[in-house]
Amino acid sequence: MKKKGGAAAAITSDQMYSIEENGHSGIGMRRFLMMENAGHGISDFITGKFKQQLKNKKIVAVCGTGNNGGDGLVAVRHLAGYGAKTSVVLLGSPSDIKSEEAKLNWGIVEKMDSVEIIFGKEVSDAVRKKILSADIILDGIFGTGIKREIKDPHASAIDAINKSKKAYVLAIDVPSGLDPNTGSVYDKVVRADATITFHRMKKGLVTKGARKYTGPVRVEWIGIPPEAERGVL
Ligand SMILES: NC(=O)C1=CN([C@@H]2O[C@H](COP(=O)(O)OP(=O)(O)OC[C@H]3O[C@@H](n4cnc5c(N)ncnc54)[C@H](O)[C@@H]3O)[C@@H](O)[C@H]2O)[C@@H](O)CC1
Ligand SMILES: [K+]
Repeated sequence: MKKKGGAAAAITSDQMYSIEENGHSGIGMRRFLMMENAGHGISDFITGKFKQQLKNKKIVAVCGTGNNGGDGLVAVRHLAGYGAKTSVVLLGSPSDIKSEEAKLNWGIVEKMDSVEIIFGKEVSDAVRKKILSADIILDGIFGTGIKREIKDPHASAIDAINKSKKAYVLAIDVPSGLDPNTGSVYDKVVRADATITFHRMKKGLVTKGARKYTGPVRVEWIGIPPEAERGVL
């Protein structure tokens, strides 16, 4: 059952983290299961939108080292199964990847020769070219964990994504750089063709002016039991 997270049901990132913690620690709906469902939701949207043409599409997931990037790793794993040419650009080194669930998914993807992997602490010309030649870009740089101003390599990656003329850009959870609670822009933000946000709409995605960055926003239920919202919403 998909819950439509309309504006009224929009929540803050703190509320999301509490719901996530309740689900993970209280009910046993572990974060890596949430990440799997999130990534599958991204993949499902892309396959639904591109159907047969997916075969020769070049899909590039631009991933941060947090769980937003982790979602991108899951999505690429699913999409590799549809015959798309899939690549991951990790902004940082694998050892920077923070959470267990993101490390788990990195470990899987790096064993897949059907997924090209590029990583580094700066956006090289090769990475810029990879992003600019993509047909589909998954923005997994930052989600609700965005803080402070944005420096390199993240800043250059966002610039490259925004420079791409031909790619369809799908933002994972939140367009990278947009504040999930206020909808304000730190200093740069990914302009996405659409956004898939997880579990419930986030307040920042439905503020005035956010639409030019989010595109149409879809709420993807990722299997967190509604009971995890008790005491939070
Ligand atoms: N909350 C949940 O239930 C779930 C969260 N998931 C994903 O997890 C995301 C949140 O993940 P994280 O909390 O790891 O954070 P993010 O992945 O949003 O951010 C990545 C990391 O970037 C760093 N960062 C923040 N601002 C920065 C800046 N200006 N310059 C450089 N680095 C910066 C932070 O340390 C953060 O750990 C969500 O947006 C969503 O995509 C999903 O896995 C689904 C489940
Ligand atoms: K994102």
